[in-house]
Amino acid sequence: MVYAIIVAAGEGKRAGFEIPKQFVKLKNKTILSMSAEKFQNSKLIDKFLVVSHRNYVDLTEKEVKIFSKFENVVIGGSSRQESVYNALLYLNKKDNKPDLVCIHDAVRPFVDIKKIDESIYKAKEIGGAVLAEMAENTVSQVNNGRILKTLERSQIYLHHTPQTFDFAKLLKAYQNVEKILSSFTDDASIFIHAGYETSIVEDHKNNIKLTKKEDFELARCFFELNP
Ligand SMILES: Nc1ccn([C@@H]2O[C@H](COP(=O)(O)OP(=O)(O)OP(=O)(O)O)[C@@H](O)[C@H]2O)c(=O)n1
Ligand SMILES: C[C@](O)(CO)[C@H](O)COP(=O)(O)O
Repeated sequence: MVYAIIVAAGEGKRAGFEIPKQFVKLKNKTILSMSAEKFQNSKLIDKFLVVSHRNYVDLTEKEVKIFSKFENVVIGGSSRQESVYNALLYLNKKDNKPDLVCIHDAVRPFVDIKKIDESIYKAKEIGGAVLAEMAENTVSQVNNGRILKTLERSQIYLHHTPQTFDFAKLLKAYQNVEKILSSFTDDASIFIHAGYETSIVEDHKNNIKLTKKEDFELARCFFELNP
């Protein structure tokens, strides 16, 4: 059984809209419902959870309840990783626990369903799989605005989501670091910290994370091309 966890409990401070960015609409659809639709339409996903900020549970539910694979809303935590952990704890209470979990940022609505499926196949084989974009610019390590060194670009990948993992291993990896979850910036780094193997699945550049207001200009262009 494969569960998706769509994390949508953020407040969108950097984007600065009046509502959290996952509820902003591109034409007639919210970003959250665009993301949820991708998981609904992947044949490899059995069910999905949506993690919501406690102040937006009703709105979250309203956006996703039309999807037959939607199971429940889980209340989020104060960081992305705490939100994911709450969903893992919810799943761990079930009699029928998932084999794999596929974790996705609600604010990446342009994910390709074929890539979701590729990450599931890869995680079945290896244990963990992360969609990632190969670096195409030169990349440096910097301190106080000064470049310390230029990194070997061929070894650099930028992590996207979904990130798919063996459920039991990911839960253990999260439990190992439950007091310092907010010091990690994604699920793969927690899984790797626990010593588990994780593979890259090369992703398209357009699976952008809508982080700041200007990203929504790009999103409107992508949406015109591929509604
Ligand atoms: N406590 C949190 C924080 C973030 N997220 C989710 O994690 C994803 C990536 O987070 P980010 O882009 O940082 O979203 P926000 O936290 O909303 O943005 P900001 O940091 O600007 O407030 C988003 O889908 C967001 O809703 C979450 O579920 N719980
Ligand atoms: C999980 C993530 O999208 C992978 O790139 C990213 O680390 C989330 O970062 P944010 O600062 O919570 O948006």
